[in-house]
Amino acid sequence: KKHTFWETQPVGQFKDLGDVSLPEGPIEPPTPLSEVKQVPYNLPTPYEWTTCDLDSEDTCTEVYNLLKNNYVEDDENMFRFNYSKEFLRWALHPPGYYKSWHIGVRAKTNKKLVAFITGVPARIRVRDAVVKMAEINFLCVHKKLRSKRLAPVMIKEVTRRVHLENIWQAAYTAGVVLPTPITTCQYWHRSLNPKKLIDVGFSRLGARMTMSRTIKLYKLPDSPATPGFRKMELRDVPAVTRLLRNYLSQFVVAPDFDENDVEHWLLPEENVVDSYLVESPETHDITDFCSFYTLPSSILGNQTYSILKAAYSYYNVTTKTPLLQLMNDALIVAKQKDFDVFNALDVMQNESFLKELKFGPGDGQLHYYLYNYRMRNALKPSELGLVLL
Ligand SMILES: CCCCCCCCCCCCCC(=O)CSCCNC(=O)CCNC(=O)[C@H](O)C(C)(C)COP(=O)(O)OP(=O)(O)OC[C@H]1O[C@@H](n2cnc3c(N)ncnc32)[C@H](O)[C@@H]1OP(=O)(O)O
Ligand SMILES: CCOC(=O)c1cnc2ccc(OC)cc2c1SCCC#N
Repeated sequence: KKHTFWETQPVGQFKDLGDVSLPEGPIEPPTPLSEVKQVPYNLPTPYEWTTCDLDSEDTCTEVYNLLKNNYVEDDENMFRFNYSKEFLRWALHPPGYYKSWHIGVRAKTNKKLVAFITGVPARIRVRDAVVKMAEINFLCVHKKLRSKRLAPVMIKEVTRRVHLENIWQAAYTAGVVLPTPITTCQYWHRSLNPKKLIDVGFSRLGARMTMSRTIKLYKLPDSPATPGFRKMELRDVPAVTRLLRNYLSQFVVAPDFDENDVEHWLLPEENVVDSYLVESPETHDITDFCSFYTLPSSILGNQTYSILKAAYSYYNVTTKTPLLQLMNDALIVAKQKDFDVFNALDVMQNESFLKELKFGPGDGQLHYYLYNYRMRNALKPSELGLVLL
């Protein structure tokens, strides 16, 4: 595959694979800010740049609708992600965010939003180096404007705006293979509403299995098993930050969360993110933590259902409760909240519970990438401590 755009970028190149002489770390040095292009890249004539203020209800609705109708679909076009407006505001307004990194493209004639790409600042540790990065996400070109090389221009423009803030690295994921993944992860799915998943055609009745037998197979208790299992509250931020920083230190790549980050990313927000912890009934210590985010999908071409309610495993830490038991409690509360499916990647220590908790492997893969940062060799998913939205 000729990657004519990506071969021009400071990313690991396929031709370099196996060249162990290349050092790990930044590929290109920072440019003096005076040398960063001060003006936006040129778009094709009919289009213009716009900065999307998600605090504006109208603009947030435009972004929501563009993504709802044109964002990522699975290979069988059964689902399309349907990020909610409150989720987009959460994902794009972390501590220290830049409005200028929420980039849209409008048609000059009718001012319709036809493309979008975003960045948010993050501190990412790679081995023992904490690197300021941009997390790039929500790259979307309207279906009618595909294959016109708009994506490279969008990527160069967000790169330029990130450079203007003196940040030279980025992290991103994609379902497609590009130069060059730092790791490749597998999605796993745990049915919570097996009847719906079979009705939409995602799951099939097992051989010699009836529907009632299948429902029974995935049945969960009505309430969590762990004593002291409760929702996270603001007062828990310091303890959860300590727990999480300690836990994430074991991974090669992981976010460097401080208390401000934990308050934003992990405090429960209805229909966006749920987080629970175990407070020891004896000592009142916070010993364990689990979280998942809410990302519905439109169900394409089904008469009965239009929305799939999916929970996505986020960050989970155990120091006392077995991870198997904690994650089963997460499944229990997700079922209580009427999710249809609980999804997880095989990152961190997730592999240790997936099969036993009746997750099935998905057919999609998720590739992780760093921009302008070379990894000497690819990581195993279990060495990755980073979940992007
Ligand atoms: C220091 C700061 C640095 C910040 C920037 C860091 C880098 C951030 C990178 C972005 C991270 C985003 C992460 C993220 O958002 C999460 S991945 C989700 C991406 N979005 C979707 O899949 C939505 C549906 N698809 C579309 O909207 C279009 O197909 C898109 C816009 C994807 C491509 O539009 P198109 O009309 O189909 O295609 P052309 O315009 O003709 O362009 C073709 C070129 O684009 C390359 N391409 C295709 N898909 C890509 C993808 N997902 N990442 C990167 N590159 C991708 C492709 O390889 C080719 O280049 P090549 O010829 O070299 O192979
Ligand atoms: C029932 C299991 O599949 C999904 O939950 C799902 C839902 N919506 C999607 C939209 C776009 C899409 O494009 C790759 C995939 C899905 C998937 S499978 C991969 C995500 C996970 N887990």
